[in-house]
Amino acid sequence: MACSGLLSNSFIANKCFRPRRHHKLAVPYPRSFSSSRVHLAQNLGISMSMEENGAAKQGLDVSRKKLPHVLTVAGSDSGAGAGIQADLKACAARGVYCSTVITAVTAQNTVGVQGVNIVPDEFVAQQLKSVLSDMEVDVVKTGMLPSIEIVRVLQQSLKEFPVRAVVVDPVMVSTSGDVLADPSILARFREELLMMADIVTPNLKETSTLLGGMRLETVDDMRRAAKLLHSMGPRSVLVKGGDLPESFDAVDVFFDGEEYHELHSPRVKTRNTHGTGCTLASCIAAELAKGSSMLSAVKLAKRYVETALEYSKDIILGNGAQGPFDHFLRLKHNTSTGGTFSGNELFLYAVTDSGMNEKWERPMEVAVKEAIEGGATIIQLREKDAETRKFIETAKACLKICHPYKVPLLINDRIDVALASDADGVHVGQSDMPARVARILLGPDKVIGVSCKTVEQAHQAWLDGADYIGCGGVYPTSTKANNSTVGLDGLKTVCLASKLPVVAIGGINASNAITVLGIGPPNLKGVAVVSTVFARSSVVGETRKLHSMLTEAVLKAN
Ligand SMILES: Nc1ncnc2c1ncn2[C@@H]1O[C@H](COP(=O)(O)OP(=O)(O)OP(=O)(O)O)[C@@H](O)[C@H]1O
Ligand SMILES: Cc1ncc(CO)c(N)n1
Ligand SMILES: [Mg+2]
Repeated sequence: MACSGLLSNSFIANKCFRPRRHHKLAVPYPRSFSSSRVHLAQNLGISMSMEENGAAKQGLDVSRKKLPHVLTVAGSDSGAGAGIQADLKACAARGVYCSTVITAVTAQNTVGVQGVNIVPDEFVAQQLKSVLSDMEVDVVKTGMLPSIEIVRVLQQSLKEFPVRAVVVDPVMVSTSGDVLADPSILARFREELLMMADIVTPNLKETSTLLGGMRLETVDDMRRAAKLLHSMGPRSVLVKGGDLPESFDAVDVFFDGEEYHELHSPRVKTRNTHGTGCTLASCIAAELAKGSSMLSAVKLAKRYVETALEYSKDIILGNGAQGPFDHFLRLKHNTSTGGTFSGNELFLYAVTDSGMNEKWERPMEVAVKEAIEGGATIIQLREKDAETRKFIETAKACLKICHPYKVPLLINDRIDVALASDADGVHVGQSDMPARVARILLGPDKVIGVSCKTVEQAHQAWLDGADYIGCGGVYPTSTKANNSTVGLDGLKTVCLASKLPVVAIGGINASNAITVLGIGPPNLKGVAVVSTVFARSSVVGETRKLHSMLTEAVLKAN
């Protein structure tokens, strides 16, 4: 059976892993046993974990969902870019549980490896037994295996406790050139470890070492090498081309004994590639643990590494040649509010209107820049009729303008556009996506605002995890048809009841803004305007006028 595509059903997926030559039992097992299955399981000779056995005996509900589980057997990197630390981060990012058997502790940073302390092999054996005997490991991934004894111990453990797949990253020499495995280990790798591997993932240097010094300079060389390595026993081979010259794409060659696949991705120009190999192998293991076929797992892992490198290409950590990258795809946007929205940002809230921009033949980016230069403290893109693709591009361009000024940019209504452009948040109305759902989709760090007219709506917004509410219309307005007004009294009532900061909206202009802000409640943080700043030719002039009036009024009041 051809195994391709992401298989969500673990039973089907298990069929992709034919029983290992040396495995005692590789029956595709159900992910959870119900108590009535205890007998069946025992008759089949499937050993249940101690935990399941214990729970079954006590009549507890043992039909809990099992987490996909990768065990990494690798070395610790004190700089946390590679090794065990990269494996933990990669698995966490991919939603898979990762346990760790530590084979060595390295003193390492972005400059290189300053020291290696090998864990005694008996203690590696003890760690392996602790995890494998108890915790239902799906896939074992190996990294730094610094001694022959440790390889032997691992082999024995896997015979005793078979797993569904073994991913071998044959770590030997770090990119900085430091030796991470005793050279004598090579023979053992060749004779034993490759035989156990469902996939082996050497980089160019490791490929050359495993093949007795073969020169690897082109993708064709990599294809030949993949075939030679395959003949040494692993089910599949991935020769990684991260270390090819800069003129090449980042090309990896996959070979499963039948077919070659050249996996290309653009080479990200960055120094932050320390730990790409460990991450790639862990991500492959994680996808296999979830039930993916081998080729799908490899493709997904490569795309994940590429995305993480792209996100982290500019970060600076350490003084050495090879920095670590961010597995959680966050560091690039270190100017975003990052969950620290205080409400003070609402002071002069500018909501865009493409009709008004068209009238003055003003690109959205220009309108946003002018509003910010005039003193706007937050921007909302409100594009009711824009095509999705155009909207995303506009949002990205506006974010580039907003972030140097530390002005957040929110998207009206369109959660998808906010996600695609990585905007700072969204503003939703009462008939848009519920804030509770938006929060789940956007995660904890994004800003969510909700339009509210009543005390009940304001309370619900707070319950739903919103960051602020917009209350109005305070006065009638031409930018929102059929919008009932709440007036100053309604605004005051909602402010007094709201646990969230409030921005007033609807018909606010230079002549009434002070009155609105003057109604008093401390959580009324500002005014939102559309026409007042965007309807005339000079956005910067109109915004500046309003900003100075508001500032003066606030200074007077204090
Ligand atoms: N600059 C880059 N841009 C895009 N992908 C890259 C880049 N460098 C490496 N990769 C990819 O990262 C993965 C790991 O390959 P690499 O050859 O760097 O492994 P490695 O040398 O074992 O890494 P390390 O030892 O630092 O953990 C491969 O899929 C490779 O194509
Ligand atoms: C501990 C450890 N494992 C693997 C690598 C390979 O990147 C490294 N540099 N350090
Ligand atoms: Mg490596």
